[in-house]
Amino acid sequence: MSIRSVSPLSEEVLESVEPMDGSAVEAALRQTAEASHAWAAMSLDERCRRLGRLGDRLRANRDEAAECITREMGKCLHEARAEIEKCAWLCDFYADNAHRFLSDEGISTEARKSYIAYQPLGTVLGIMPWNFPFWQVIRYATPALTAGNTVLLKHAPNVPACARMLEALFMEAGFGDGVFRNLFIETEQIRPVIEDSRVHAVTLTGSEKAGRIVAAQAGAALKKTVLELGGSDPFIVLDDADLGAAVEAAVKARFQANGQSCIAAKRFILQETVADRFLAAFSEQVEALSMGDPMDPQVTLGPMARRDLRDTLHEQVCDAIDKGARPLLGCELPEGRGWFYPASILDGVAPGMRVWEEEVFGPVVSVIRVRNDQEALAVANGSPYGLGGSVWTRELGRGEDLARRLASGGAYINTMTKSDPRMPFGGIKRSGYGRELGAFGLREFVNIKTVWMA
Ligand SMILES: O=CCCC(=O)O
Repeated sequence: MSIRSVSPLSEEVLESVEPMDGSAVEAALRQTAEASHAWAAMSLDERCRRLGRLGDRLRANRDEAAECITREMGKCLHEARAEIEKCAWLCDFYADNAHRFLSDEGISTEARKSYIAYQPLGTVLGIMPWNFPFWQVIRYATPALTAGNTVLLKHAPNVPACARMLEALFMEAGFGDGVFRNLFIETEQIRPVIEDSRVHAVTLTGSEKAGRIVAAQAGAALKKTVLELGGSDPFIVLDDADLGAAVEAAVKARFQANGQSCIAAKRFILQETVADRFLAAFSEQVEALSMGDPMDPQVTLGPMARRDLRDTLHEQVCDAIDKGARPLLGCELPEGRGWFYPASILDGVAPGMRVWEEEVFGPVVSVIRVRNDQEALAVANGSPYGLGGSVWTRELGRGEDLARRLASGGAYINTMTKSDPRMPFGGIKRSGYGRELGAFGLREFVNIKTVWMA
Protein backbone atom coordinates (compact mmCIF):
# COMPACT_ATOMS: atom_id res chain seq x y z
CA MET A 1 0.00 0.00 0.00
CA SER A 2 1.93 3.01 -1.17
CA ILE A 3 -0.84 5.65 -1.10
CA ARG A 4 -0.62 6.50 2.55
CA SER A 5 -0.52 9.72 4.46
CA VAL A 6 1.55 9.54 7.60
CA SER A 7 1.69 12.42 10.04
CA PRO A 8 5.18 13.97 9.94
CA LEU A 9 4.54 15.07 13.53
CA SER A 10 3.28 11.91 15.20
CA GLU A 11 4.52 9.40 12.61
CA GLU A 12 1.08 7.77 12.79
CA VAL A 13 -0.74 6.62 9.67
CA LEU A 14 -3.52 9.12 8.96
CA GLU A 15 -5.02 7.29 6.03
CA SER A 16 -4.35 4.48 3.57
CA VAL A 17 -5.98 4.56 0.18
CA GLU A 18 -6.48 1.50 -1.99
CA PRO A 19 -4.98 2.28 -5.41
CA MET A 20 -7.49 2.29 -8.28
CA ASP A 21 -7.53 -0.94 -10.24
CA GLY A 22 -7.38 -1.17 -14.03
CA SER A 23 -11.12 -0.83 -14.51
CA ALA A 24 -11.36 2.22 -12.25
CA VAL A 25 -8.52 3.87 -14.15
CA GLU A 26 -10.24 3.03 -17.43
CA ALA A 27 -13.50 4.57 -16.14
CA ALA A 28 -11.67 7.75 -15.14
CA LEU A 29 -9.97 8.02 -18.53
CA ARG A 30 -13.27 7.49 -20.30
CA GLN A 31 -15.09 10.02 -18.15
CA THR A 32 -12.40 12.65 -18.64
CA ALA A 33 -12.31 12.10 -22.39
CA GLU A 34 -16.12 12.34 -22.62
CA ALA A 35 -16.19 15.48 -20.50
CA SER A 36 -13.58 17.16 -22.65
CA HIS A 37 -15.96 17.75 -25.59
CA ALA A 38 -18.52 19.76 -23.64
CA TRP A 39 -15.81 21.51 -21.66
CA ALA A 40 -13.91 22.60 -24.76
CA ALA A 41 -17.14 23.74 -26.41
CA MET A 42 -18.10 25.90 -23.43
CA SER A 43 -17.49 29.61 -23.91
CA LEU A 44 -14.36 31.05 -22.39
CA ASP A 45 -16.57 33.46 -20.45
CA GLU A 46 -18.33 30.55 -18.81
CA ARG A 47 -15.09 28.72 -18.03
CA CYS A 48 -13.72 31.90 -16.47
CA ARG A 49 -16.87 32.30 -14.36
CA ARG A 50 -16.28 28.83 -12.92
CA LEU A 51 -12.68 29.66 -12.31
CA GLY A 52 -13.77 32.73 -10.37
CA ARG A 53 -16.07 30.50 -8.33
CA LEU A 54 -13.17 28.15 -7.62
CA GLY A 55 -11.25 31.11 -6.19
CA ASP A 56 -14.26 31.89 -3.98
CA ARG A 57 -14.53 28.27 -2.82
CA LEU A 58 -10.84 28.22 -1.95
CA ARG A 59 -11.19 31.39 0.12
CA ALA A 60 -14.31 30.09 1.84
CA ASN A 61 -12.53 26.83 2.72
CA ARG A 62 -9.13 28.32 3.44
CA ASP A 63 -8.75 27.18 7.02
CA GLU A 64 -9.96 23.63 6.41
CA ALA A 65 -7.70 23.27 3.38
CA ALA A 66 -4.74 24.71 5.27
CA GLU A 67 -5.24 22.27 8.13
CA CYS A 68 -5.35 19.43 5.64
CA ILE A 69 -2.00 20.56 4.18
CA THR A 70 -0.35 20.96 7.58
CA ARG A 71 -1.63 17.64 8.85
CA GLU A 72 -0.42 15.70 5.82
CA MET A 73 2.92 17.32 5.00
CA GLY A 74 3.87 19.35 8.05
CA LYS A 75 4.29 22.94 6.85
CA CYS A 76 3.33 25.63 9.34
CA LEU A 77 -0.35 26.49 9.37
CA HIS A 78 0.14 30.17 8.56
CA GLU A 79 2.14 29.17 5.46
CA ALA A 80 -0.56 26.71 4.43
CA ARG A 81 -3.17 29.47 4.71
CA ALA A 82 -1.01 31.73 2.55
CA GLU A 83 -0.75 28.89 0.01
CA ILE A 84 -4.55 28.72 -0.29
CA GLU A 85 -4.83 32.48 -0.65
CA LYS A 86 -2.25 32.38 -3.44
CA CYS A 87 -4.28 29.65 -5.19
CA ALA A 88 -7.35 31.90 -5.08
CA TRP A 89 -5.30 34.79 -6.47
CA LEU A 90 -4.22 32.59 -9.38
CA CYS A 91 -7.85 31.70 -10.12
CA ASP A 92 -8.76 35.40 -10.13
CA PHE A 93 -5.80 36.23 -12.32
CA TYR A 94 -6.72 33.78 -15.07
CA ALA A 95 -10.44 34.51 -14.74
CA ASP A 96 -9.65 38.19 -15.35
CA ASN A 97 -6.96 37.78 -18.02
CA ALA A 98 -7.59 34.58 -19.96
CA HIS A 99 -9.35 36.49 -22.73
CA ARG A 100 -6.26 38.55 -23.34
CA PHE A 101 -4.07 35.44 -23.60
CA LEU A 102 -6.41 33.15 -25.53
CA SER A 103 -8.16 35.44 -27.99
CA ASP A 104 -7.45 34.91 -31.68
CA GLU A 105 -4.43 36.90 -32.72
CA GLY A 106 -4.59 38.50 -36.16
CA ILE A 107 -1.39 38.41 -38.21
CA SER A 108 -0.93 40.66 -41.17
CA THR A 109 -0.07 38.64 -44.32
CA GLU A 110 -1.18 38.64 -47.96
CA ALA A 111 -4.16 36.46 -46.94
CA ARG A 112 -7.72 37.78 -46.79
CA LYS A 113 -7.61 36.77 -43.18
CA SER A 114 -4.84 35.08 -41.18
CA TYR A 115 -4.65 34.57 -37.48
CA ILE A 116 -3.55 32.34 -34.62
CA ALA A 117 -6.19 30.46 -32.65
CA TYR A 118 -5.42 28.89 -29.27
CA GLN A 119 -7.34 25.64 -28.94
CA PRO A 120 -7.34 22.94 -26.27
CA LEU A 121 -5.32 19.75 -26.71
CA GLY A 122 -7.68 17.38 -24.87
CA THR A 123 -6.67 15.96 -21.50
CA VAL A 124 -3.61 16.94 -19.50
CA LEU A 125 -2.16 14.58 -16.89
CA GLY A 126 -0.50 16.31 -13.93
CA ILE A 127 1.91 14.46 -11.66
CA MET A 128 2.28 16.65 -8.63
CA PRO A 129 4.35 16.82 -5.43
CA TRP A 130 3.41 17.23 -1.79
CA ASN A 131 5.40 20.36 -0.85
CA PHE A 132 2.73 22.84 -1.98
CA PRO A 133 -0.09 20.29 -2.36
CA PHE A 134 -2.75 22.83 -3.38
CA TRP A 135 -0.64 25.44 -5.16
CA GLN A 136 1.19 23.04 -7.47
CA VAL A 137 -2.10 21.51 -8.58
CA ILE A 138 -3.92 24.81 -9.06
CA ARG A 139 -0.87 26.12 -10.93
CA TYR A 140 -1.04 23.47 -13.66
CA ALA A 141 -4.75 22.66 -13.60
CA THR A 142 -6.33 26.10 -13.81
CA PRO A 143 -4.55 27.29 -16.98
CA ALA A 144 -5.04 23.90 -18.63
CA LEU A 145 -8.75 23.96 -17.77
CA THR A 146 -9.21 27.59 -18.71
CA ALA A 147 -7.79 26.81 -22.13
CA GLY A 148 -10.48 24.14 -22.51
CA ASN A 149 -8.62 20.97 -21.56
CA THR A 150 -9.75 18.47 -18.98
CA VAL A 151 -7.34 17.42 -16.29
CA LEU A 152 -6.21 14.26 -14.53
CA LEU A 153 -4.27 14.48 -11.28
CA LYS A 154 -1.84 11.89 -9.97
CA HIS A 155 -0.97 13.52 -6.69
CA ALA A 156 1.86 12.56 -4.33
CA PRO A 157 0.98 9.47 -2.28
CA ASN A 158 1.35 11.25 1.07
CA VAL A 159 -1.36 13.89 0.44
CA PRO A 160 -4.54 11.98 -0.50
CA ALA A 161 -6.84 14.12 1.63
CA CYS A 162 -5.55 17.26 -0.11
CA ALA A 163 -6.18 15.58 -3.49
CA ARG A 164 -9.73 14.68 -2.50
CA MET A 165 -10.45 18.14 -1.22
CA LEU A 166 -9.17 19.68 -4.45
CA GLU A 167 -11.48 17.48 -6.52
CA ALA A 168 -14.43 18.40 -4.29
CA LEU A 169 -13.68 22.13 -4.63
CA PHE A 170 -13.53 21.88 -8.42
CA MET A 171 -16.88 20.09 -8.38
CA GLU A 172 -18.44 22.71 -6.09
CA ALA A 173 -17.21 25.43 -8.42
CA GLY A 174 -19.10 23.81 -11.30
CA PHE A 175 -16.33 22.08 -13.23
CA GLY A 176 -18.54 19.00 -13.66
CA ASP A 177 -17.89 15.27 -13.66
CA GLY A 178 -14.63 14.28 -15.29
CA VAL A 179 -13.36 17.81 -15.90
CA PHE A 180 -10.93 17.55 -13.01
CA ARG A 181 -10.35 13.98 -11.89
CA ASN A 182 -8.06 12.37 -9.32
CA LEU A 183 -6.22 9.21 -10.18
CA PHE A 184 -5.26 7.40 -7.01
CA ILE A 185 -2.64 5.20 -8.61
CA GLU A 186 0.83 3.95 -7.80
CA THR A 187 3.99 4.98 -9.62
CA GLU A 188 4.08 1.88 -11.81
CA GLN A 189 0.53 2.56 -13.01
CA ILE A 190 1.49 5.94 -14.52
CA ARG A 191 3.10 4.68 -17.72
CA PRO A 192 -0.05 3.20 -19.30
CA VAL A 193 -1.91 6.41 -18.48
CA ILE A 194 0.76 8.48 -20.23
CA GLU A 195 0.57 6.12 -23.21
CA ASP A 196 -3.23 6.14 -23.37
CA SER A 197 -4.48 7.93 -26.49
CA ARG A 198 -7.02 9.85 -24.40
CA VAL A 199 -4.19 11.66 -22.62
CA HIS A 200 -2.61 14.37 -24.73
CA ALA A 201 0.06 15.99 -22.59
CA VAL A 202 1.82 15.55 -19.26
CA THR A 203 3.13 18.00 -16.72
CA LEU A 204 5.26 17.03 -13.77
CA THR A 205 6.52 18.96 -10.80
CA GLY A 206 8.94 16.85 -8.83
CA SER A 207 12.39 15.38 -8.70
CA GLU A 208 14.91 15.30 -11.50
CA LYS A 209 14.73 11.49 -11.42
CA ALA A 210 10.96 11.46 -11.85
CA GLY A 211 11.27 14.10 -14.58
CA ARG A 212 13.66 11.96 -16.60
CA ILE A 213 11.38 8.91 -16.39
CA VAL A 214 8.17 10.77 -17.25
CA ALA A 215 9.81 12.74 -20.07
CA ALA A 216 11.13 9.50 -21.58
CA GLN A 217 7.75 7.78 -21.35
CA ALA A 218 5.87 10.77 -22.75
CA GLY A 219 8.52 11.28 -25.43
CA ALA A 220 8.15 7.68 -26.58
CA ALA A 221 4.42 8.30 -26.87
CA LEU A 222 5.01 11.68 -28.61
CA LYS A 223 3.25 13.67 -25.92
CA LYS A 224 4.26 17.13 -24.91
CA THR A 225 5.66 17.60 -21.39
CA VAL A 226 6.29 20.48 -19.06
CA LEU A 227 8.77 19.68 -16.30
CA GLU A 228 9.30 21.72 -13.17
CA LEU A 229 12.09 19.93 -11.33
CA GLY A 230 14.62 20.58 -8.62
CA GLY A 231 16.70 23.63 -7.96
CA SER A 232 19.74 24.80 -6.08
CA ASP A 233 19.06 28.50 -6.21
CA PRO A 234 21.81 30.95 -5.36
CA PHE A 235 21.23 33.81 -2.92
CA ILE A 236 24.03 36.24 -3.70
CA VAL A 237 24.89 38.93 -1.19
CA LEU A 238 27.26 41.59 -2.57
CA ASP A 239 29.37 43.95 -0.50
CA ASP A 240 26.96 46.91 -0.78
CA ALA A 241 23.77 44.97 0.02
CA ASP A 242 21.20 46.20 2.51
CA LEU A 243 22.08 43.47 4.98
CA GLY A 244 18.98 43.94 7.15
CA ALA A 245 16.68 43.35 4.20
CA ALA A 246 18.82 40.52 2.84
CA VAL A 247 18.88 38.68 6.17
CA GLU A 248 15.16 38.96 6.65
CA ALA A 249 14.46 37.64 3.14
CA ALA A 250 17.11 34.93 3.50
CA VAL A 251 15.33 33.37 6.48
CA LYS A 252 12.07 33.11 4.59
CA ALA A 253 13.75 32.10 1.34
CA ARG A 254 15.51 29.11 2.93
CA PHE A 255 13.11 27.99 5.65
CA GLN A 256 9.63 28.36 4.13
CA ALA A 257 7.83 25.02 3.87
CA ASN A 258 10.45 23.72 6.33
CA GLY A 259 13.10 24.16 3.65
CA GLN A 260 11.26 21.97 1.15
CA SER A 261 10.70 24.23 -1.82
CA CYS A 262 12.22 23.89 -5.26
CA ILE A 263 12.89 27.65 -5.31
CA ALA A 264 14.25 27.88 -1.78
CA ALA A 265 17.53 29.77 -1.54
CA LYS A 266 19.94 26.87 -1.18
CA ARG A 267 23.41 28.23 -1.83
CA PHE A 268 24.27 31.43 0.02
CA ILE A 269 27.03 33.04 -2.00
CA LEU A 270 28.46 35.82 0.14
CA GLN A 271 31.05 38.39 -0.86
CA GLU A 272 33.78 37.86 1.72
CA THR A 273 33.88 41.47 2.95
CA VAL A 274 30.30 41.21 4.25
CA ALA A 275 30.05 37.48 4.88
CA ASP A 276 30.74 37.59 8.63
CA ARG A 277 28.35 40.48 9.24
CA PHE A 278 25.62 38.80 7.18
CA LEU A 279 26.14 35.48 8.95
CA ALA A 280 26.10 37.01 12.44
CA ALA A 281 22.71 38.66 11.86
CA PHE A 282 21.36 35.71 9.86
CA SER A 283 22.39 33.09 12.46
CA GLU A 284 20.67 35.09 15.16
CA GLN A 285 17.38 35.03 13.24
CA VAL A 286 17.74 31.40 12.23
CA GLU A 287 18.40 30.41 15.83
CA ALA A 288 15.20 32.21 16.81
CA LEU A 289 13.09 29.93 14.61
CA SER A 290 10.86 27.85 16.80
CA MET A 291 10.65 24.16 15.91
CA GLY A 292 7.54 22.19 16.87
CA ASP A 293 3.94 21.33 16.07
CA PRO A 294 3.18 23.14 12.78
CA MET A 295 -0.46 23.68 13.87
CA ASP A 296 0.82 25.87 16.73
CA PRO A 297 0.76 29.54 15.63
CA GLN A 298 4.00 30.24 17.55
CA VAL A 299 5.93 27.60 15.60
CA THR A 300 7.99 28.66 12.60
CA LEU A 301 9.71 25.39 11.68
CA GLY A 302 7.72 22.18 11.38
CA PRO A 303 8.86 18.63 10.67
CA MET A 304 10.03 17.42 7.29
CA ALA A 305 7.42 15.59 5.25
CA ARG A 306 8.98 12.12 5.26
CA ARG A 307 11.58 10.20 7.24
CA ASP A 308 13.57 9.18 4.16
CA LEU A 309 13.89 12.82 3.11
CA ARG A 310 15.25 13.73 6.51
CA ASP A 311 17.69 10.81 6.33
CA THR A 312 18.96 11.97 2.94
CA LEU A 313 19.34 15.53 4.21
CA HIS A 314 21.36 14.40 7.22
CA GLU A 315 23.59 12.25 5.02
CA GLN A 316 24.28 15.30 2.84
CA VAL A 317 25.12 17.37 5.93
CA CYS A 318 27.44 14.66 7.38
CA ASP A 319 29.18 14.31 4.03
CA ALA A 320 29.86 18.08 3.96
CA ILE A 321 31.20 18.10 7.52
CA ASP A 322 33.42 15.06 6.78
CA LYS A 323 34.83 16.97 3.82
CA GLY A 324 35.62 20.13 5.78
CA ALA A 325 32.44 22.25 5.99
CA ARG A 326 31.95 23.99 9.36
CA PRO A 327 28.58 23.48 11.10
CA LEU A 328 27.60 26.90 12.49
CA LEU A 329 24.14 25.88 13.66
CA GLY A 330 22.07 22.71 13.94
CA CYS A 331 23.31 19.83 11.78
CA GLU A 332 22.41 17.21 14.39
CA LEU A 333 19.61 14.70 14.10
CA PRO A 334 17.16 15.33 16.97
CA GLU A 335 15.79 12.49 19.06
CA GLY A 336 12.11 11.85 19.60
CA ARG A 337 8.97 11.63 17.60
CA GLY A 338 8.40 13.59 14.40
CA TRP A 339 10.66 14.05 11.41
CA PHE A 340 12.20 17.25 12.63
CA TYR A 341 15.49 18.60 11.41
CA PRO A 342 16.94 21.69 13.08
CA ALA A 343 17.58 24.90 11.16
CA SER A 344 21.18 24.37 10.14
CA ILE A 345 24.02 26.41 8.64
CA LEU A 346 27.12 24.97 7.00
CA ASP A 347 29.96 27.39 6.29
CA GLY A 348 32.83 26.71 3.89
CA VAL A 349 30.85 24.58 1.44
CA ALA A 350 33.09 23.54 -1.47
CA PRO A 351 33.03 21.49 -4.68
CA GLY A 352 32.99 17.74 -4.11
CA MET A 353 30.54 17.97 -1.22
CA ARG A 354 27.08 16.59 -1.84
CA VAL A 355 25.48 19.84 -0.67
CA TRP A 356 27.39 21.60 -3.46
CA GLU A 357 26.47 19.11 -6.20
CA GLU A 358 22.94 18.07 -5.22
CA GLU A 359 19.67 19.72 -4.36
CA VAL A 360 19.35 20.14 -0.58
CA PHE A 361 15.66 19.73 0.21
CA GLY A 362 15.36 20.71 3.85
CA PRO A 363 16.24 23.43 6.37
CA VAL A 364 19.99 23.57 5.71
CA VAL A 365 21.94 26.60 4.49
CA SER A 366 25.14 26.16 2.46
CA VAL A 367 27.52 29.13 2.67
CA ILE A 368 30.10 29.81 -0.03
CA ARG A 369 32.38 32.86 0.26
CA VAL A 370 33.52 34.63 -2.90
CA ARG A 371 35.82 37.58 -3.66
CA ASN A 372 33.87 39.49 -6.32
CA ASP A 373 30.93 39.55 -8.72
CA GLN A 374 32.66 37.39 -11.30
CA GLU A 375 33.37 34.67 -8.80
CA ALA A 376 29.82 34.92 -7.44
CA LEU A 377 28.46 34.40 -10.94
CA ALA A 378 30.78 31.49 -11.66
CA VAL A 379 29.70 29.71 -8.46
CA ALA A 380 26.03 30.48 -9.06
CA ASN A 381 26.14 29.17 -12.62
CA GLY A 382 28.30 26.17 -11.69
CA SER A 383 25.21 24.25 -10.59
CA PRO A 384 23.55 21.69 -12.85
CA TYR A 385 20.25 23.31 -11.86
CA GLY A 386 18.81 26.57 -13.17
CA LEU A 387 15.51 27.47 -11.56
CA GLY A 388 15.77 30.83 -9.77
CA GLY A 389 18.27 33.01 -8.00
CA SER A 390 18.50 36.33 -6.22
CA VAL A 391 21.10 39.07 -6.01
CA TRP A 392 21.38 41.62 -3.22
CA THR A 393 23.04 44.98 -3.86
CA ARG A 394 22.22 48.69 -3.46
CA GLU A 395 23.55 49.34 -6.96
CA LEU A 396 20.63 48.31 -9.14
CA GLY A 397 22.63 48.31 -12.39
CA ARG A 398 25.15 45.93 -10.87
CA GLY A 399 22.36 43.71 -9.60
CA GLU A 400 20.56 43.66 -12.92
CA ASP A 401 23.76 42.88 -14.80
CA LEU A 402 24.42 39.88 -12.57
CA ALA A 403 20.77 38.80 -12.62
CA ARG A 404 20.67 38.82 -16.42
CA ARG A 405 23.75 36.60 -16.50
CA LEU A 406 22.37 34.02 -14.07
CA ALA A 407 21.75 30.71 -15.84
CA SER A 408 18.23 30.31 -14.49
CA GLY A 409 14.55 30.59 -15.41
CA GLY A 410 14.09 33.49 -13.00
CA ALA A 411 16.33 36.13 -11.44
CA TYR A 412 15.38 38.51 -8.66
CA ILE A 413 17.13 41.64 -7.45
CA ASN A 414 16.77 42.64 -3.80
CA THR A 415 13.95 40.20 -3.23
CA MET A 416 13.72 36.44 -2.78
CA THR A 417 12.89 34.08 -5.62
CA LYS A 418 9.15 33.60 -5.72
CA SER A 419 6.45 32.54 -8.12
CA ASP A 420 3.78 35.04 -9.14
CA PRO A 421 0.64 34.34 -11.21
CA ARG A 422 1.49 37.26 -13.52
CA MET A 423 5.00 36.10 -14.43
CA PRO A 424 6.24 32.92 -16.13
CA PHE A 425 7.75 30.31 -13.86
CA GLY A 426 10.09 27.44 -14.74
CA GLY A 427 13.67 26.44 -15.18
CA ILE A 428 16.51 25.56 -17.49
CA LYS A 429 19.20 22.87 -17.34
CA ARG A 430 18.29 20.08 -14.91
CA SER A 431 15.51 22.20 -13.40
CA GLY A 432 13.29 21.31 -16.34
CA TYR A 433 11.62 23.05 -19.23
CA GLY A 434 8.41 24.76 -20.19
CA ARG A 435 6.68 27.46 -18.22
CA GLU A 436 3.82 27.74 -15.82
CA LEU A 437 1.88 30.89 -14.84
CA GLY A 438 1.31 34.09 -16.78
CA ALA A 439 0.48 34.07 -20.49
CA PHE A 440 3.17 31.48 -21.26
CA GLY A 441 1.70 29.05 -18.70
CA LEU A 442 -1.75 29.40 -20.22
CA ARG A 443 -0.42 28.63 -23.68
CA GLU A 444 1.63 25.53 -22.80
CA PHE A 445 -1.21 23.11 -23.34
CA VAL A 446 -2.92 24.54 -26.41
CA ASN A 447 -2.80 23.87 -30.09
CA ILE A 448 -1.35 27.10 -31.49
CA LYS A 449 -3.26 26.90 -34.73
CA THR A 450 -2.58 28.83 -37.92
CA VAL A 451 -5.78 29.80 -39.73
CA TRP A 452 -5.28 31.19 -43.24
CA MET A 453 -8.07 32.35 -45.52
CA ALA A 454 -6.90 33.01 -49.07
O1 LIG B 1 8.46 23.98 -4.96
C1 LIG B 1 8.29 24.80 -5.83
C2 LIG B 1 7.92 26.25 -5.74
C3 LIG B 1 6.60 26.57 -5.30
C4 LIG B 1 6.26 28.02 -5.58
O2 LIG B 1 5.77 28.30 -6.68
O3 LIG B 1 6.49 28.86 -4.73
